[in-house]
Amino acid sequence: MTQPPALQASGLSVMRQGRLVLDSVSFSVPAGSFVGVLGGNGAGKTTLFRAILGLEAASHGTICIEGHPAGQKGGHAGRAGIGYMPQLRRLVAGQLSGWHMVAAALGGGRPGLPWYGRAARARVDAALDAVDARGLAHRPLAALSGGERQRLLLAQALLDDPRILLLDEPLASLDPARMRETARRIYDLARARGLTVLMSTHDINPLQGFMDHVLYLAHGKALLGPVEEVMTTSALSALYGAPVEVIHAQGRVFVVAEGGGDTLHSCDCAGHMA
Ligand SMILES: Nc1ncnc2c1ncn2[C@@H]1O[C@H](COP(=O)(O)OP(=O)(O)OP(=O)(O)O)[C@@H](O)[C@H]1O
Repeated sequence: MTQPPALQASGLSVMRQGRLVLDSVSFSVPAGSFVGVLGGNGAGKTTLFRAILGLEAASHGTICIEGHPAGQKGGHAGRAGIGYMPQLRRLVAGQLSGWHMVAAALGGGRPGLPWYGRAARARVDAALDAVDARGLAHRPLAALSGGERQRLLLAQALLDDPRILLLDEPLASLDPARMRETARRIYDLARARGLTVLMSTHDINPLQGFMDHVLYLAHGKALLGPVEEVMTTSALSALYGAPVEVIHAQGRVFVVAEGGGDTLHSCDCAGHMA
């Protein structure tokens, strides 16, 4: 029996505050693949993840997760089997310990439980071990670096033994060496566990060699395919609906308006966007 796609969007449209962020987007993510999700600020990467999780309602179209329709807004059906790592900037860092922050996500998010049983504690410890973060367990979040907090968010995403990981900019605020190290850690974990990974990023370079596919979002549209097919002048010009140029220089990739105008999307290690 052939395995259904891990994720499948068909004619998916999502509005936010009256703006059509995703406009009849269709793509299919094969199970077990590692997908870099690219696009400029506001392109809809987070919105897509939230729609997959059932946190944003589709105005049209459907999302199927492992062959089953995803849940509706506010429901939990869409979350089964999915681990979500939100953007670091959404994390409120206080005196809560790393261990308790990870534990807060047990069973889909019930913060404030005063006591955890042995099985629950073992799950938290295993998730921390998976990202080599046991040493951070008893330190307050406020005393951790951005990269350390990101490891805890990744541990949280792994807590329920997901088959699909949605990682929203897990490389943000890391230095180039840490970006590559983190990308490799996630890749190794995914391969060892047979996970499907969608990782949004503004910098494609740390993912080079790990990605099976790129999912590029622009102007409400999406294009999914192998890196060498998507990151081309012709493919991205068609996606943007305007002439853009993909420039490869010293192993870095830039997407610029044709004629050397504004950088639309810079994928170099400096990670600057315009
Ligand atoms: N909480 C919100 N309420 C209403 N609109 C929002 C909200 N968050 C984002 N949007 C809008 O939805 C659009 C897509 O935003 P989204 O965060 O999905 O993009 P993104 O590709 O993840 O961007 P970035 O790379 O800057 O994180 C933007 O126009 C944004 O202003």
